[in-house]
Order: sequence, then structure tokens, then C-alpha cells
Amino acid sequence: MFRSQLATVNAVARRFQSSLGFSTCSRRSTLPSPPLASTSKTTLSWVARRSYADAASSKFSRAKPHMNIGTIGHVDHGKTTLTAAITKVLAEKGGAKFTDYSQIDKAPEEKARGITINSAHVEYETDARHYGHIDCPGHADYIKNMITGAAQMDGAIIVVSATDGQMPQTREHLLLARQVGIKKLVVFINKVDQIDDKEMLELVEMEMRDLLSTYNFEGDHTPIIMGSALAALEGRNPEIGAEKIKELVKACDEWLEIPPRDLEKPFLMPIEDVFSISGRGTVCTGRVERGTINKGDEVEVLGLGENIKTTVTGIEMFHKELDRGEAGDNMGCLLRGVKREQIRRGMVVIQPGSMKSVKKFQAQIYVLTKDEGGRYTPFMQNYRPQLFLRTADITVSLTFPEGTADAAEKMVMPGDNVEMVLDLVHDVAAEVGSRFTLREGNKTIGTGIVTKILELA
Ligand SMILES: Nc1nc2c(ncn2[C@@H]2O[C@H](COP(=O)(O)OP(=O)(O)OP(=O)(O)O)[C@@H](O)[C@H]2O)c(=O)[nH]1
Ligand SMILES: [Mg+2]
Repeated sequence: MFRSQLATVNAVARRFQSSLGFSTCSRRSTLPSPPLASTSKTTLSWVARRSYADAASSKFSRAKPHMNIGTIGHVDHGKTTLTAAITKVLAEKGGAKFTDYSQIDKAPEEKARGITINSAHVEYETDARHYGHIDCPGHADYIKNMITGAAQMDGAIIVVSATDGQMPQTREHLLLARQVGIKKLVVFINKVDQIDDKEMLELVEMEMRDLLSTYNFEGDHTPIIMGSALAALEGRNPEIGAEKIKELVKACDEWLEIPPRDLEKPFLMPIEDVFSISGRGTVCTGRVERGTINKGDEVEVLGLGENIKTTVTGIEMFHKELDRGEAGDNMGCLLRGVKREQIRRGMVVIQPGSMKSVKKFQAQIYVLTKDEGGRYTPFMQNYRPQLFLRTADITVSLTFPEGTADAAEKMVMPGDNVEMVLDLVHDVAAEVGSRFTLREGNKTIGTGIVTKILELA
């Protein structure tokens, strides 16, 4: 499977190369081009778009700002019921298509980076925003989803049952939410129809505020809404049902923040290939991940031991010279005064100072099971797979974070979600939130997200 993927990637690269206007160029890059990272993104956004379209065959206004959120929390606390209830309540105002519990719970299987993830997407619209909402059927799906960013959440609703209070997965999802960069959450304390004791509810709320603060969320200010998703879904007891759903949605509108769009972020283009054009200079090509670039802009070329400051003297796409490129564009950048030998696939072109090159970082990793194409056997500390981060491909050594008990004997099993330290043979441009895959031979064995930078190049 991997081989055919590789062939596709190469074919695309060739087509792209021939579509570039810069003529008489000689290819240099001899590195293989396998990172799933760069191909999966297109598939994923396509998957997401298709699901949203399926979820509502309606005429939502795209004029409102869009935000991706989801329900997270312990098993059986009511995430799916709440998702269905939100669509029901908003459908009455024309802001959603009612999506029944059973439709959400039979989430379609999607493939992301070789991993199977079940997640349901619904969409709805409030007075202020358009939301894409993700609900996963199982704990493992949440873990994979959050680590791979297969269906990315910019914010989340954490559901806690009033009957149980916080449980192990409440904590685990909160930690993951923090690790993947979710900044704000809204809490829904569910199943209040089953609780008569007011003090009990206050206790659950207090404990949730503490827990939020423990994980560096704003525990004191986070909106906490208490209600019953089931009552809302069944259209009874509006004082704990529909009214509370409206409050929840309002809290999402007011408290959760829409992250900056890709175009507003600092420029970043991972280098896929390098050419030399006689009489003109060195050109690197790639797909712009974020930001915009104008002819004449200063840039930094970073990673693999280099840090070059230069100027973009030309931008080309599909045989046309342009003055400007932006996120999503496949383009070639002509760099002033740079020798071809200085540039390699795996480096990045960035807005000066917007990113650093790193040698060592901590990360949250999901280890694929054998059914997902991963390893059959566990691994121990000092395991050395290949790290694929954007277009870079680097050998790393994995160890447990300092202070881990029994680190020398500890095993990581396929299917585990672990925090580990990655020591890189070469430096690469990365930052907290950068996603990567780990491979061994032709197998993807894990996928992860950078959570802490430990050593700069
Ligand atoms: N009494 C009561 N039961 C509820 C409420 N909300 C959900 N439930 C019930 O709790 C059970 C679990 O609800 P789900 O929505 O499937 O919970 P979930 O969090 O999606 O569960 P998983 O996806 O398996 O983790 C179901 O039997 C629901 O009917 C509520 O407000 N009150
Ligand atoms: Mg569910």
C-alpha cells in the first residue's frame, strides 16, 4: 500500500514540477518522498467537507465565522446525546438539521495516516457562528483524533455526568485537549435530572473548576452549564433541557475563540524539492502551509543544520510569474544568492523569526496497532524509528520523560498513547503543536504532536 502511495506522491510531484515555469532546471533531491503528513491533509479536509455536506443538505450561510468544536469526556456521560440535542434545539430555529442519536452514533470509519478513526461530524449555526462539531464513539477514537488532528477541534465541550462526577477519561481528554493546543473549553454537567441534591451538583462543579485549573485551563472563568441532554432530546423539562442547550451554545459563542486563519499566520512553506536554474539561481518548491508571501519579501530557510537569511526574488506557479503566494498554493520560490547545495528537502521557508529549529522535544504519541499497519510487538526506551515532520525525514531516539518510574523496563504497546522525548539526529524546524509520524521500514508505527521544545539547534 505504501509503495503505491509513494508512486502517487512521486507522480504528483513530477506533474507539479513540469507545471512549473522555471525551465532548464536540474533535479537535485534524491530523498524519497513518503511523508503521509503532506498527503493526508488534503484527504482529511476533503473528508471533513464531505461529512459536513452530508450532515446538512441545507442552505447554511457561510458568511458567519466557522469554528470546529467537539464533545469530549468519559464514556457514557452523554456526549452523543448532547450532540443530538444541540442539533434538535437549533433545528427549531432553522440553524441545524436535526441529527438523531442513532445517526451520530454510527460514525463512519475514516482513515487518517493509516489509522482508523470513527468520528461523526455534524454542523449547526448559532446567531454568531457556523460550527462543525465532532463526536467520537469510543475513547480510542478520541485519542487518535486529537493526536492526529484528523478532525481538528479549536475548542471543545467537555461533558461530565452529574451522577459520576469526573472520571479517568474526563481527565485524560482534558490533558489531551491541553496537549493539542485547545485553549478554551465549555463544561456541560449532564444528567441533572437524576440528581435531587443541589449540593452534589455544586461539588461536581467545584471539582471541575479545580481540574480545569490543574490542566492550565481557566478554571475560575470557564462557563459551566448544568442540564440534561436527554430531556432536551426528548423535548421535555425545558428548564433543564432546551433552555440549557441554548445557554450552552451561547457560552460556546461567547467563550470559545476562533483561532487565526491560515492566511493570517506567519508564512511557512516546507521544501519539497530544489532546482537550479541557469542564469537565475536556486528555486525551492513546496505547498504553502500557512501565511502569504510577496515577491521581494525577506525569508529564513531553516532546518538540517542551516539557517539562511535571504530574499524571495520570484514566485512561480503553473508557468506563471506571480507577485504573491498564499496558504494552499503549490509554488516555486526563487531565492537570492543561495547555492543549490545549501538547500534540501525537509527544510522550511518561513517569515524570519517565526519558527526555530529544534534538536529535542517532548511529544504525545499514539502507537498504531498491528491492525492499523503498525508494529506487532512493544518497544522499549531508546527505540530509533524515522521521524517524518512536514517534508523532513530524520532518525530519532525515543526515551521516557525525566522522572518516569521504571523507565528502563517500561514497554510501549501497540495501541498505547504515551508521552515521550524525541532526540533528533539532525535539527528540524518545529514548534509546539507540530504534528509528525514515526515510521520503521515501510510501516507507520506512530503518530504524534509536539508538546514541549527541550533543545534548540
Ligand atoms: N437520565 C439521563 N440519561 C442520559 C442523559 N444524557 C444521556 N443519558 C443516557 O446516558 C447513556 C449514555 O449516553 P451517550 O450519549 O451514549 O453517552 P456518550 O458519552 O456518547 O457515550 P460513549 O460514546 O459510549 O462514550 C444513554 O443511555 C443516554 O440515554 C441525561 O441527561 N439524563
Ligand atoms: Mg457517544
